[in-house]
Amino acid sequence: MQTVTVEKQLEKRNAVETKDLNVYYGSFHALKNVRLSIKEKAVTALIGPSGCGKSTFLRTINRMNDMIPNFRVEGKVLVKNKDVYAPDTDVVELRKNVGMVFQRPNPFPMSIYDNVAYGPRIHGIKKKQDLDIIVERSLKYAALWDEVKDRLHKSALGLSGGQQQRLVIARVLAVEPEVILMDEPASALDPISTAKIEQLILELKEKYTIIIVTHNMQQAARVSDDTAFFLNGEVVEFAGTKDMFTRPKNPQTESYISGRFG
Ligand SMILES: Nc1ncnc2c1ncn2[C@@H]1O[C@H](COP(=O)(O)OP(=O)(O)OP(=O)(O)O)[C@@H](O)[C@H]1O
Repeated sequence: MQTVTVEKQLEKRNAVETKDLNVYYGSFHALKNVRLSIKEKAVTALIGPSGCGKSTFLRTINRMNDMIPNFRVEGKVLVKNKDVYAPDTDVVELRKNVGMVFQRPNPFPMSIYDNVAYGPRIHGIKKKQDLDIIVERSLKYAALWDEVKDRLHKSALGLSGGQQQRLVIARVLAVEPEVILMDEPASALDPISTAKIEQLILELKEKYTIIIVTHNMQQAARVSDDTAFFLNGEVVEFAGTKDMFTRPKNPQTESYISGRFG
């Protein structure tokens, strides 16, 4: 009995859950009955051929699709058991809690310091001393501090692509999210910058829940604990990454991960 209790405590809880999630763009049915339980403080990879709904799924979690005309959601999306689409959900608070990193680094045209301080300032932190601490801590978490500590007040646009992507990650971390959504975060980067981002992802999962869309199967295998394979808007298979990559249950998963289609 004792062992069971301890095991239960060690079991990871779910950070994000979707229940019978259906998403439509007008009459187009983009996500079909998606039911996923995404573990906290773990990395979950979303894989699948182009157009299968991976980005739609990601953007549905922090309501990035709200502005798209004809976008419609049915079913439930829960982040830490809170219904993301409930009428009383504060979307600004949700996006603080669920940060997002895109394919192309998108630093703001301002200094490195101001990029990282941007979110905390919006959320009411004004004292320079407090902001200094947050900026340093976030840049250290994002493994960028040593490279930029002597040029904090220079433009972020002068950084390399890989540095810009780590800056964007620092900007997300500065508001202390619980979940970080990454939409092909390394696909525009060179191999060395990609390796740095992958290493960073492995370090960040100690504290954060990470959901990453990737077209790179080796990357999914290297960084993720669990993998969901999407096809035509459905989740065909969801399993531990090792299991899925060594013993896929579904023949379509097998064809995809072995490069036979997509
Ligand atoms: N704003 C939109 N309006 C209408 N249809 C859309 C919109 N955004 C996406 N779609 C459609 O929804 C489907 C899923 O798109 P989504 O971008 O989620 O796929 P994906 O798996 O992320 O693709 P990729 O790997 O190419 O980024 C596609 O058929 C796409 O054309």
